[in-house]
Amino acid sequence: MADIIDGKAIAEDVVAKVKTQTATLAEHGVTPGLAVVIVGEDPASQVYVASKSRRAKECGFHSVQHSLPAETSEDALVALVEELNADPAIHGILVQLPLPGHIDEARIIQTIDPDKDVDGFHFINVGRLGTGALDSAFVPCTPAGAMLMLERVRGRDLSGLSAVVIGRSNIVGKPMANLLLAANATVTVAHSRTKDLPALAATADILVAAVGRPEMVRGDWVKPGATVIDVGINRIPAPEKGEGKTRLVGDVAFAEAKERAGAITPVPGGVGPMTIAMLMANTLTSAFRTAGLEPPAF
Ligand SMILES: NC(=O)C1=CN([C@@H]2O[C@H](COP(=O)(O)OP(=O)(O)OC[C@H]3O[C@@H](n4cnc5c(N)ncnc54)[C@H](OP(=O)(O)O)[C@@H]3O)[C@@H](O)[C@H]2O)C=CC1
Ligand SMILES: Nc1nc(=O)c2c([nH]1)NC[C@@H]1CN(c3ccc(C(=O)N[C@@H](CCC(=O)O)C(=O)O)cc3)C=[N+]21
Repeated sequence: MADIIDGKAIAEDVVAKVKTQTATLAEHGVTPGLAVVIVGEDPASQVYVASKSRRAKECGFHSVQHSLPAETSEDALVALVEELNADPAIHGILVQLPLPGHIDEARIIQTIDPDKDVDGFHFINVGRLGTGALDSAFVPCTPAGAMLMLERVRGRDLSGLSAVVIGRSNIVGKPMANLLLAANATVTVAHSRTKDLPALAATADILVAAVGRPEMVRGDWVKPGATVIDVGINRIPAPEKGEGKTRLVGDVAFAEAKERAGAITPVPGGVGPMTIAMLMANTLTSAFRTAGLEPPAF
């Protein structure tokens, strides 16, 4: 039976460190500032954004939230981002994705000052990560959090281990693959065109699922003893809880996979809370850099 990697507990450790370091920064007269921008009324996005703002306040940050109507024009959103770029009280800018269809996401992301891009989605930060310039990059929060969870089980050096990442998005799959490679794992990236995925997955010492398909990864896809990182967040109907009720599941069939894995992350309480904790860590890092101070390692 697998060890369960407790994302909530590790996230609390990260946040505790952020709080301590925020106090250190205060001695230099600096308060980390995070701006979260949300366009439209998607209920799931509202929940995530609210918990980001709550965490930021808990860390002692200056926290501002801009909630804009779904009809907001692309130019108006660009103007807001430029205003936040110029605001010295703001060290981190997060524009919640996805954006409404009439707004070009790429244009918005490339408008964010790379030095305030705490999501790590700007070309500059993607390039830094891709070339191994990890000291200056902002690393996307979800894969960064997943790596900290992996570290608890496998350490920082993954030499000799094979990793399979299912999913190749710019937000999760690709940066995850780059981080695993930087940690010396031998990495394969799978996606919707991959042939015989179950057999490929079963070769992995480290299996990362970032697909968005509820419980797609079955128990017999898991190599005995493997470390399984489930990034998926899927809300599915739960009639057993009552009519119209839902529950969250990952991309991995947890009950089956935990019988074979050596260690596994749960959903909820796994990668999700780590994502928010790493957003705080990245914002703190940005404030340290702006102040000309060496940021702490996480
Ligand atoms: N825990 C957290 O903090 C976060 C969780 N998530 C969750 O992670 C999951 C992935 O998110 P994201 O990367 O944004 O999703 P995307 O939809 O952008 O990417 C999904 C990837 O999965 C691949 N895929 C789809 N179907 C299959 C299949 N049948 N077999 C193999 N690969 C497949 C796609 O392949 P192709 O490229 O060929 O289309 C694509 O590369 C979602 O559940 C999302 O909610 C996301 C962000 C943060
Ligand atoms: N610019 C941008 N950056 C993001 O990082 C970003 C984004 N857009 N858009 C959406 C995705 C998704 N995401 C999550 C964050 C926390 C949880 C989380 O805390 N989940 C809890 C459960 C929350 C619940 O109950 O719904 C858990 O897994 O335990 C989940 C998902 C960040 N994303």
